[in-house]
Amino acid sequence: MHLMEFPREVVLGNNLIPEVVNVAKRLKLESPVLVVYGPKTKEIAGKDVERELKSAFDVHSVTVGEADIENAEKVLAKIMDLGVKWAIAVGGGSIIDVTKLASYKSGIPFVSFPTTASHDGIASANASIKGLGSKTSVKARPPLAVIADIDVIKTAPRRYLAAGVGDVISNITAVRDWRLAHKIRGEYFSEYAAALSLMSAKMVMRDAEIIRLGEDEGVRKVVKALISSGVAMSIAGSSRPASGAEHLFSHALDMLLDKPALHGEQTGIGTIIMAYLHGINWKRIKETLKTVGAPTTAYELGIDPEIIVEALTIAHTIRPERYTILGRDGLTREAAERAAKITGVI
Ligand SMILES: NC(=O)C1=CN([C@@H]2O[C@H](COP(=O)(O)OP(=O)(O)OC[C@H]3O[C@@H](n4cnc5c(N)ncnc54)[C@H](OP(=O)(O)O)[C@@H]3O)[C@@H](O)[C@H]2O)C=CC1
Ligand SMILES: O=C(CO)COP(=O)(O)O
Ligand SMILES: [Zn+2]
Repeated sequence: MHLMEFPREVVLGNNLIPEVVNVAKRLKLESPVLVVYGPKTKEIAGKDVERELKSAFDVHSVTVGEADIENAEKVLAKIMDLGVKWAIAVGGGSIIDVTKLASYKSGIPFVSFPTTASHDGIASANASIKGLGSKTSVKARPPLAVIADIDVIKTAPRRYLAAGVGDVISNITAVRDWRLAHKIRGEYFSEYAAALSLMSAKMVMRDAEIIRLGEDEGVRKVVKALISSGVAMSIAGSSRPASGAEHLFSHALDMLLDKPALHGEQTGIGTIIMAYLHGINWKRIKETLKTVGAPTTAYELGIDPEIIVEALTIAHTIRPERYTILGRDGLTREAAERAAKITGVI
């Protein structure tokens, strides 16, 4: 059986904090609700969402950090101890993933209230959670509703929007890798999920000049692409259409560094290199990233070129079951260095 689940409501617009109660009422959600945020997103929108909800619900809140098992357990404990009926995640990808996993484990619905357009986990059914060592993609359920407030998302520094483009553009190499795994290993492949995923990437490439302005229109375009990409993952039943070798490279950087760059910034650079390895037009990908102001070099990423090369050589070990252009054996040091140099990343 292949079960596909999607959000029931996606609300995109301006000044949506006052709309949260209406969405919850339409969905027949009951008290008490748990508001989950991070230390920064609490100030950015979390406290306002909490205040708004208090007019109609009993409200609890919890502050969490990175997307790891400990934080998911912390939220889960709150849900169970307080008899919480639904949760709302106000934050970036980490807060949304932690809430997604905890609400799935406790069997309650959750609402996604993104504060950035930096990742395509906004509407997806899977959560990327750090366990021992590297990140794993855990099956969960998609949000019951997504409330994407452009005014809140626009408070994020410009690099977050550019990172969103980096996360969506990676669908190009992710789908190539998926096709390869289908041909070589007989892995399940969904034409529909692949087509939707690629369409999201192509749209942001086409609209790069609008996105670079960072105005409402561009933010809306990125948010829609991120949501479509998340829906593609739900159709596929895994993150396959949006996560290939470029993501393995990003996960490798996360493992090697105490302070990595943004997820989408790293996957964007990974896409340039993996597109080169696939023999496709990596220059166009690089140009798009440059246009929107995303980093395209190790220097701009703030990461030592040595670490870039090391991440490229270990990327294939991160999720060995996910076959990609890196093959079973991965890149040699020389091949990694060559690919990074030819593409101008180092
Ligand atoms: N499940 C899925 O399908 C997917 C999951 N991901 C995951 O998402 C994560 C990346 O998400 P990303 O959003 O890039 O990073 P994070 O959620 O880790 O957020 C990075 C930082 O940005 C802060 N922040 C959030 N919103 C704003 C804002 N409006 N203004 C200023 N700062 C803000 C956060 O604050 P605070 O400290 O308060 O949280 C945090 O300090 C990764 O863990 C990645 O694996 C990515 C793609 C798909
Ligand atoms: O980041 C993702 C898609 O953009 C999720 O992918 P992962 O399965 O690699 O965590
Ligand atoms: Zn991603």
